[in-house]
Amino acid sequence: MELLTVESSSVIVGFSVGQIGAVFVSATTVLLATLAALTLTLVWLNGRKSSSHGQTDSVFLRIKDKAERLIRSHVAKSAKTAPVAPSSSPTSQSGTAEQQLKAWSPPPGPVGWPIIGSLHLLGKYEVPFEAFSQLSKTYGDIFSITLGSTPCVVVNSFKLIKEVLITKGPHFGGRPNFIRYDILFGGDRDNSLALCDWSYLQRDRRSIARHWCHPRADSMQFDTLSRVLTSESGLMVNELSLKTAATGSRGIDLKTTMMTMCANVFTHYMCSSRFGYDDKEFGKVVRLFDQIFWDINQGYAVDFLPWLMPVYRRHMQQLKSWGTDIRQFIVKTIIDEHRSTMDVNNPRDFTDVLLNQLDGEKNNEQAANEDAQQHNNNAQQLDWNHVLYELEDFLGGHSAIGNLLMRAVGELCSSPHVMANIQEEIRRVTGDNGRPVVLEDRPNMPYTEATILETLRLSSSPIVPHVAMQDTSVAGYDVQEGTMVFLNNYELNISPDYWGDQSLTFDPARFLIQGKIVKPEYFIPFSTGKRACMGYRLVQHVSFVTLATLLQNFDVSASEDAIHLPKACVAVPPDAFRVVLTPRPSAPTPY
Ligand code: HEM
Repeated sequence: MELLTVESSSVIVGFSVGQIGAVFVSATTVLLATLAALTLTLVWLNGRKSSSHGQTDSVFLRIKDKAERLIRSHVAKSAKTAPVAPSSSPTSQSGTAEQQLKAWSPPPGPVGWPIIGSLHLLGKYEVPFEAFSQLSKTYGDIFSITLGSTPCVVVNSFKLIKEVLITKGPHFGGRPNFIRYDILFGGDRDNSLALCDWSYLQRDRRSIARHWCHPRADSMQFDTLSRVLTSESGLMVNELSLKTAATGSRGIDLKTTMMTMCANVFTHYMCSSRFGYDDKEFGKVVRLFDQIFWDINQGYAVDFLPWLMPVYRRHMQQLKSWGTDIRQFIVKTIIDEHRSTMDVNNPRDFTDVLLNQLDGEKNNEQAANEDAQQHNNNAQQLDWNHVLYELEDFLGGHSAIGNLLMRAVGELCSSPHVMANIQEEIRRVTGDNGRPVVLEDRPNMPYTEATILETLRLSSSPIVPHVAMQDTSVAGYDVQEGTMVFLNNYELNISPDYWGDQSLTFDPARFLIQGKIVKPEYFIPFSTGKRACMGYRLVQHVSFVTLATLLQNFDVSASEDAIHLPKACVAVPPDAFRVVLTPRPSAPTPY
C-alpha cells in the first residue's frame, strides 16, 4: 500500500507494492512538498491555457521528468538503506525460506515516487504498453507498479494472462474506479457493461444479450444480420459513389461514411430503425459515439491523480453532455417508439427483448444455466437505467468496428498487394461482374478474414484493465484486493517471441495455413474468460461484409493526408485521414 504522510517537518515516503517498508526522510521534506506544489500549480496553469488534454499530460510528464532527476539523486542516496525487492524471476527462487517469502510478497517492481508513483516511467513512451514491455525486461513477466497512489500489477506473458483471466477470473472481475468512467455513464460506471465491476446483475445483462451478440449460423438473428448487412453495405456504396464523384482525386472523408454505415447496421439490427446519411441529428450522435470511443481509448493523468480534476473540469463536462445527448436521442427515436408498439409475446428485436426485461419478463434460458439455483437466488430485476445503458453500450459497439475498418484501410493504403489479394478472392467467390458480397461468403474468403485478424493484431487493443476483487495471487505473488491489473496484450501481439522477426509487418498470410485460418492460442484480441468481449462475432461479421464490399467496388489509396495509426489502440482520431476511392469497372450492381 502507498504510504504518504506529512508530519510537521518530516515526510514518510511510501514505496510501491513491490517494496517492503519505508524510508524516513526528513531532509527532503521541503523539496518534495515544493515539487508537489509546483507541479500542481504548473499543471493547473497549463490546463487553463491549453484546450488539449494530451498537451496538458505531456507538459505534466515533462515537469515530472525534471522532478525525477532531483528526486533520483535523493533516492540513490537512500537506496543503501532501502530494502531489497524480491527476485524478478518467479522461478529463480528456491528453498523453503525463499518460497515462503515469495508466498507473502507482492511482485517486484520499480520504486514509485510520492504522489505520482511511477507515472513518469510511462510518459517516456508513445503508449504505456511499451513501457510495460520494457519494464518486464528488468522485473520479469509480472511486476508491480504504483500509478498515482493506485497499486497495479502488470502481467506480460500468455501463461500469466491466462491465470488472471481464466484460472482466477472470478478474483479479477473488477474494473478501474476512474472518475471519467462514472462521468461517462450517468454518474455510475456500474451502468456500463464494460466498465462495471463483476456482479450477478452483470451476468444477467450478458446473458440477455447473448443471442444478439453471437448470432449462430442457422438463427433468426443471423438471417436478420445478413439481410441488414446486404442492404446497408449497398447504401454505403451509393453514398461513397456520390462523395467520390464530388471530390475527385482530393480524397474523401471515408470515416464519417463508414461510421454511419456501421451505426445503421447496429440500429437496424438491434432496433429495427435506420437513419439517412443526410440525417443531421443521427450524424451528430454517430460523431459523439466516436468521440467517446476515442476518449475511452486514451489514458489521462487524472485517472490516477484525481486531485488534477479541476484541470479537466471542462473536458469532463463535455463527456457528460456527450453521453446525455446520445441517451436522449436513443430514448426519443428508438425506445419511445418501441414502447408504444411492442407486443410482449412477440419481441421484434433486441430492443424489445430488453424492454421485456424491464416489464418483468423472465428469460427462460437463464433457468437452464448449470448454476440456476444460485443464479436465481441472486438474480436482479433490470431497471430503466440498466435497459437504457445496455442498449447504449451495444449500439456504441459500432464505433469499435468503424475504427477497426479505418485502421484496415490505413494499412491497405501502404500494402496494395494485400488489397489485390482480397479483390482476387472476391472475384473468385462472386464471379466477374458478379453479385455483391454477402455474409454467407465469409467462410469462403479466408484471406479477407485474415486481413481483419491482422488489423486486430497490429492495433493490439489493450484489454481493459481488471481489478482484484479479493486478496489473491498470481504466479505465487501476493495481489491485494483493489489492485489494478494490466494485461499486456500489446506484448502478446507484436513480440517477435510470438510472431517471429517480421512481427511488425502487416501480413495477413501469417493467419493462413494451406488456405485455412489458423489463430494461435495466444492471439486474444477480444480477451478470454468471464469478461471477454461480447461483440466479437459482430465485429467479425460486420467488418467482413463492409471491407469486402468496399474493396469490391473501389480501389483505395492514400490521399495527401499522412496516415498515422496510433499504437496499441483500435481507435483512430475522430477527424481521421482522407483517402482516395477509385471506382472499379468490375463492381457489381448492388442488390
Ligand atoms: C474492434 C472491435 C473490438 C475489440 C478489439 C474489442 C475488444 C474487447 C476487449 C479486449 C474487451 C475487454 C475484455 C476483458 O476485460 O477481459 C472487451 C469488452 C467488451 N466488449 Fe468488445 N471489442 C470490440 C468490439 C465490440 C463490440 C462491437 C461490442 C458490442 C456490440 C463489444 C462489446 C463489449 C462488451 C459489452 C465488453 C465488456 C464485457 C464485460 O466486461 O463483461 N465489443 N472488448
